[in-house]
Amino acid sequence: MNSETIIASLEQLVSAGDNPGKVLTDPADLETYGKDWTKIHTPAPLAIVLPKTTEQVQALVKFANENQVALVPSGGRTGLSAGAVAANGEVVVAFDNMNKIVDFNASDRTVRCQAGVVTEQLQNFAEENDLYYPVDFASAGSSQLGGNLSTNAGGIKVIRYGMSRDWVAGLKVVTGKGDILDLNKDLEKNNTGYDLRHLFIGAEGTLGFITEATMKLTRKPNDLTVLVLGVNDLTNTMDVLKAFQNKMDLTAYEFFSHQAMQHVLAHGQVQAPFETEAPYYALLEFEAVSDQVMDDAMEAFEHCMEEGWVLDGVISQSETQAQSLWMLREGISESIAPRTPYKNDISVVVSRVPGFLQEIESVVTEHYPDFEIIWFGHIGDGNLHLNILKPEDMPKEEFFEKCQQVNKWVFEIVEKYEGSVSAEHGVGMTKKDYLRYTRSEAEIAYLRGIKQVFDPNRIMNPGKIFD
Ligand SMILES: O=C(O)CC[C@@H](O)C(=O)O
Ligand SMILES: [Zn+2]
Repeated sequence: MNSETIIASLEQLVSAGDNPGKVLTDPADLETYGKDWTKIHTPAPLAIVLPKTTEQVQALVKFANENQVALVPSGGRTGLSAGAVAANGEVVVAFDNMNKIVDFNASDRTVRCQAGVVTEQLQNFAEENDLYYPVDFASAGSSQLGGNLSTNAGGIKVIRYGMSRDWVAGLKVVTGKGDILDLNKDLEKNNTGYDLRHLFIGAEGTLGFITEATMKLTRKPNDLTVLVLGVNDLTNTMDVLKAFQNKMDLTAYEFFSHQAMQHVLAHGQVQAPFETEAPYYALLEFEAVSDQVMDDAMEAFEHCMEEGWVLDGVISQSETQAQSLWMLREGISESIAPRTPYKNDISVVVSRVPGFLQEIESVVTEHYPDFEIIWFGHIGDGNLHLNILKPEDMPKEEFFEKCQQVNKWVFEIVEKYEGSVSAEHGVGMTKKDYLRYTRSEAEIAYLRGIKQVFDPNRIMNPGKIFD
């Protein structure tokens, strides 16, 4: 089938019924919808389809199977591993027009959403109903639920609330074979064999499309208070974490280097937290619901100062101040984006973070002597974001090539510490060559077997996670 016939067929498929979808083929649309936030691949999709219903998605999948057309799912396109990039003439299926909240059950505290609902839309809906959707990250204003679930997005509150997976009560999916499945039917308890819902979460669209999800909500946190501390040494951030966790529950524990903060400050929207310059900063958040909690926090702070781990600190006195302290951490990724960063999103279990950090740090200092290195991340759950910035005068290709050479050393340390080569950003195309550092050969063979069951003709997001 040639390109024109495929496009004409797609148009026909989504125009049927009283809720027609759309097909886009304009070069500007192909460019926009064919990529995510990664800058490595050149987008080259054949067409973009914006369906309106699960049935239209099913019709697309059946057509793709019959005609060997590759489909790439696309949400808010904020991914950082090229999981939603269409660089080989694929048809992109974008969920921007399936963005409705379709049901809310106040007694079950669940909300049923189409895949294109934006994270912030769900957070606001919860808030309007006096509830809380706790999965949060800097791209919440554009990322879509379908994409969050397909990458099992984490973010800044994992230490207290877990990952996206933990908030899914049920899923509606169209498998790569073209079947519509209603998975788990929103049940809290359902021990009836394999839980297929969890296979689709984190599958990066390689098994089929998530078209709807029922998400759980919880009670709103009270009196969230933010503390930013200047920390003496990278490994001291873990001593500080322990000191606070021995006394209280934290809703977040993040860290960033002075270098990282300088990039945010250069944007001019926020100020340094205090005058003392520290090599690293920790950001803690907790519910300051009583004087006792505040006293415990102050005691932990004093202990950290006495030990010499902490050099200075500031505590938020208002919600506005808490938000601007959060900006110091949440603004990092965006502020370094113009420097074409090479991204690492690595993790180990919390107890192994200090040794792991020391080894990674000495490797990157040795192998990237001329590159600017930016450390930050969700250190409270063992997840570090290590970004290497491209020198202005170095061509992109040469820079990525150099970073790939260093990966071997970085990922050997990840393997030694039994860590992950992608803690929360997914594998996509950028991390697939390194999958074996985290997953055994035997495990990868099972992954391939699962793919074969759900997508025997390999039309779903080919070339992502593995070839
Ligand atoms: O840009 C990055 O490397 C991390 C992005 C995101 O996961 C964050 O934690 O801000
Ligand atoms: Zn992150």
